[in-house]
Amino acid sequence: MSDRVEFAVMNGLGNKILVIDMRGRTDRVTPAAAIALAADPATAFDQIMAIHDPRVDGTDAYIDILNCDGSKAQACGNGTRCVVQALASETGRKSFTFQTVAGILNAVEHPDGTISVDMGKPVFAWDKIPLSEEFHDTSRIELQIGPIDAPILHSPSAMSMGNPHAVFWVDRDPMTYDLERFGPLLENHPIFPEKANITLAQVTSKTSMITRTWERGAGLTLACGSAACAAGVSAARTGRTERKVTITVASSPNRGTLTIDWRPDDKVVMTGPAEWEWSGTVDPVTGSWQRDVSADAEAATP
Ligand SMILES: N[C@@H](CCC[C@H](N)C(=O)O)C(=O)O
Repeated sequence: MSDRVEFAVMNGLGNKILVIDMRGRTDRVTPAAAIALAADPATAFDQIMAIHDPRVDGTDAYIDILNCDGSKAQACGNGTRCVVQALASETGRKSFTFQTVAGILNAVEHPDGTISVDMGKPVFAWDKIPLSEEFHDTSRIELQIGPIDAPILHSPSAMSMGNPHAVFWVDRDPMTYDLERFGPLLENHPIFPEKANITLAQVTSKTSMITRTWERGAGLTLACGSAACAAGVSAARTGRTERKVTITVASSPNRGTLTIDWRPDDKVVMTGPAEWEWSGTVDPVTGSWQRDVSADAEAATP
């Protein structure tokens, strides 16, 4: 088995994604390779999306997702859009079905280049999110940061979008909160036995909101697609918005947007862009990599 595979450096609204092509191989991208790639400024990433051969009929690929600390993630919305764009440009096809540890995802690339991913159904049961103690109503759980009588953040909505999320409702621009300080405390709070992605959401109308996320296993990122899904669903669930919302991702370049549609069939469809930056080859065991300059030249050719 060759020690090198192709990979692409991509992003979804600034969420840094490495798409690694593991098709035709039986091994996996190792946590050690992920940590080495994350430590190198040229390849620093938030998530790796490793494309493997399909494991079940009717799917195009199995996708393995790793955070930059080497841990596994069950879902990655921005990364899934990057995988769709990579496979669409390779094959000319527009629609794909993927298997992940969280289930089967359908995705389609639209004529304008944006990509919609069916992220599956939200899960609200406390033991499935999971939370470490029973909450009958997970749309508002007891959890706060700051002084007991004047908390800075409190009563988040908790849910799983395949991965665990807590959404704190804020009344100012999420960029004005010290998420770098609160994020690690909340991600690792004992109420979340598998940790959680922590999002601040400011609802700006019945169809819009602004979010910012501290990601489990990755820290402050420029965007998080599954968190946008969790914020959209939680806002509708608590009567703050309608079921289809435009989410401005506060820390993404130029404050990019995602559309989140919690459909009547309970599926959550996320639509937004993906962007290729450069390609190369990588050793999935060690993380040693090389840039493919011919791909740069090809991309620069009008
Ligand atoms: N950036 C992703 C979410 C990544 C997974 C997360 N850090 C986790 O461990 O659950 C997205 O766009 O959804």
